[in-house]
Amino acid sequence: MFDGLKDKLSSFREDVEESTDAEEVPEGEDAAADAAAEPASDSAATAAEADSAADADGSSADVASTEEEADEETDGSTEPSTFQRAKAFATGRIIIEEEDLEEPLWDLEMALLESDVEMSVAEQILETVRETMLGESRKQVETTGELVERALHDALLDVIAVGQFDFEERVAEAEKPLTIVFTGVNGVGKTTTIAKLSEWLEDRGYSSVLANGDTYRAGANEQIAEHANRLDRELISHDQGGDPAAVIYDGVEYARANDVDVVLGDTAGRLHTSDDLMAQLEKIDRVVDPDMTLFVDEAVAGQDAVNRAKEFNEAAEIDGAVLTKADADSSGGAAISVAYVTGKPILFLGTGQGYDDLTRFDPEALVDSLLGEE
Ligand SMILES: Nc1nc2c(ncn2[C@@H]2O[C@H](COP(=O)(O)OP(=O)(O)OP(=O)(O)O)[C@@H](O)[C@H]2O)c(=O)[nH]1
Repeated sequence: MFDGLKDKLSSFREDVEESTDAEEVPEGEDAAADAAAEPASDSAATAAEADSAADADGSSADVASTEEEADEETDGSTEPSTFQRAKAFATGRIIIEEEDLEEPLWDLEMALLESDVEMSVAEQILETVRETMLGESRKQVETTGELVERALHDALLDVIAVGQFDFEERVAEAEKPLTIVFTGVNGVGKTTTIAKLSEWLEDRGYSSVLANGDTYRAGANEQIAEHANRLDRELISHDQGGDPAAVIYDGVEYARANDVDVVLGDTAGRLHTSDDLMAQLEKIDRVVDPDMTLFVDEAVAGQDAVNRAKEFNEAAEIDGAVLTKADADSSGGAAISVAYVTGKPILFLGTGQGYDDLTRFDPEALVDSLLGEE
């Protein structure tokens, strides 16, 4: 899952390490000498010498005072001071400057866009990485590798975790029955997702009833009935051409009468531009007032899925998204972009065709896996 993106992030880390390698100098006399030889002002070179001399004889008073001076020197500036650069040389640490990052960041931007990460999301990621790396380099506390890793981790998490909430807690706390309606375009895996979620809920002690609001497509009743039979769930359906809002309403009534915890309402696949079908969604909203509307799309659709999520959210406000077929997606662009672009969280990933192939979307775990921290 998302292997292509993982490789690209790894290349970025290597690029930054390479572009800063040239400045890395091991701790010791040579480093101090290099520092002194830096084309810097005399006072900065002297400060570096004083500092490394102080380190050698264990005296710390001078160091403290020269560091204070240096801090004063750099107040308000984003560039490392000459003193800091000299000190970094003397201690074997490194300073990352804007120009070190220019090329790797450009490559990272291209890699993100190639991976179908939405433009505004890619820009946000770059900005956080840039800010983290230039800001932190002034503190000189980490190796480049650690710094890049942390910058990428924070940048990715910032965009991926937008709007996250604990779905299981929401289900636990909701007044029952909880009604969830699923929407999205044709064939992306809505019905399969409903069946998987019914199983996911069952595994956690919640009963569910399926309601087929897809009264539009021939064969829709048969398809969902097959899942209901296999899972031994009740299915509420009307004839083709019936009113979807009425079917889901009946589902809610059934759940109330039979103490069922969750109503899972399917709807016909539609484009956000299909006026009559979008009007049906509005009617479902009016008649049933669902607790959640989840947008389902396929991770493999990349940028198209991101655009559709945005359009659906604008046309009929969604509460969250499910990305199916993540098992077949190497790019990861949709998984990274959907939450940032809609302001609504991705709640689940579909990871195969089996009923158990539904995974809670965990931003932190995803970032760890993208950065190979697992
Ligand atoms: N590999 C993989 N296949 C999936 C996943 N989710 C669904 N599918 C497959 O995608 C195909 C379409 O799924 P459906 O559930 O029929 O899609 P739908 O959105 O309900 O389709 P319509 O009712 O036509 O709008 C089926 O063959 C599913 O088995 C997934 O997470 N991974």
